[in-house]
Amino acid sequence: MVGCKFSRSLLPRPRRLLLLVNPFSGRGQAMQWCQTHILPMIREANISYNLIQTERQNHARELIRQISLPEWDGIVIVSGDGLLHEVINGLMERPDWEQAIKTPVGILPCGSGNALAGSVNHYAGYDMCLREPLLLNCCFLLSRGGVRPMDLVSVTTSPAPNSHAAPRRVFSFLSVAWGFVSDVDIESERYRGLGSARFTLGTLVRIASLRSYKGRLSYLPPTSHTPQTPVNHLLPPLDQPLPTQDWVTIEGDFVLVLALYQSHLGADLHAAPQARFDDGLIHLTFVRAGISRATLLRLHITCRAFRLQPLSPRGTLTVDGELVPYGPLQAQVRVQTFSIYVIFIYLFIFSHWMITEYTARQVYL
Ligand SMILES: Nc1ncnc2c1ncn2[C@@H]1O[C@H](COP(=O)(O)OP(=O)(O)OP(=O)(O)O)[C@@H](O)[C@H]1O
Repeated sequence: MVGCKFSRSLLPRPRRLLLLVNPFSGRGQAMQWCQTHILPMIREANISYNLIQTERQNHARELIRQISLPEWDGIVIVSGDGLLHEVINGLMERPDWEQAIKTPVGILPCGSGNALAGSVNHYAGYDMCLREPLLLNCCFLLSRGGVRPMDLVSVTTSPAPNSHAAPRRVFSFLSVAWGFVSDVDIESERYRGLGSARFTLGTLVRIASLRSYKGRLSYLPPTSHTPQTPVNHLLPPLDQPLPTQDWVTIEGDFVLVLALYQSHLGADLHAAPQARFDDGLIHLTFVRAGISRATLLRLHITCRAFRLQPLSPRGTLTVDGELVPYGPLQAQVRVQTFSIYVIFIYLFIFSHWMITEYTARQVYL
């Protein structure tokens, strides 16, 4: 009997996951898919979990700011990219953020865009897929395990209009968009019932009446010899001029500016094939409006930081697909190789734990 207790205490405890479910993400199927696909697979993998349904915007963010993180081996978002954006920012707003951001985080795609899930699916070697096949691949990866470090990008946005607040900083894992991409993202909200097809319809509508915006885009190419020093060292405050050395500035009419740090902008949109989770780069695509629509000029470059100054009075700007105040914005990648400023999240966990536990049980039996 004593021997039995002693042996059990040596066994690793089952993994504990906090599942955060947005019941309204995508076509509103997240809870249904939990019952039919996700929970059976998690139970089968002998993982214990607590499931919380988010009740409103920023619910997850507030929760993550307060919870005791050591109780959890990982936080899994059962939703789209917007809820992951909340969770990452909740982790970074904690006083213990340096430790907190090391908490493994996973995503089980139930949203409409599912960009990060698309990137994970791609780098796991699976063919591009959507909806339940994508969810099943991600469930399988979650159960099988493996974690990867990932860069975050620190974005400074303008304060809300008529507010005297200071510029706001948010952390981004996916994208900053201005013009065509953010217009489609926000305007297609009204077709949410269509799932990912909402972006196709939104794109067709926007192409039919293509807009361009005046603006100034400055970026710091990765080849510049910048010193590796602390946070946001590449950028002066938003209201101060950029250094002239090393920076490249373009001014004119833009159809779109898209900064992406994952390979996918949606599960079926392989927009930056060269991007890797921890390449320390922002993949910047911009399309300039030419004399006619036939002369649109698309450029793709990589950089470590950029500043965008919209000069047209109205427009939409998004960070990870979420609307932010329209106005000057700047961003810089925070690379996981910085020693004290190591910023990374882990995607998908536990294979070695499950193997260890299984082996230990077999030995015990
Ligand atoms: N219970 C809720 N009610 C309303 N909004 C919520 C709720 N829970 C989370 N949200 C907010 O809903 C927004 C969209 O969520 P999410 O990104 O997860 O789904 P999605 O937009 O369908 O997917 P994707 O981002 O992949 O297109 C997020 O800004 C999130 O903060």
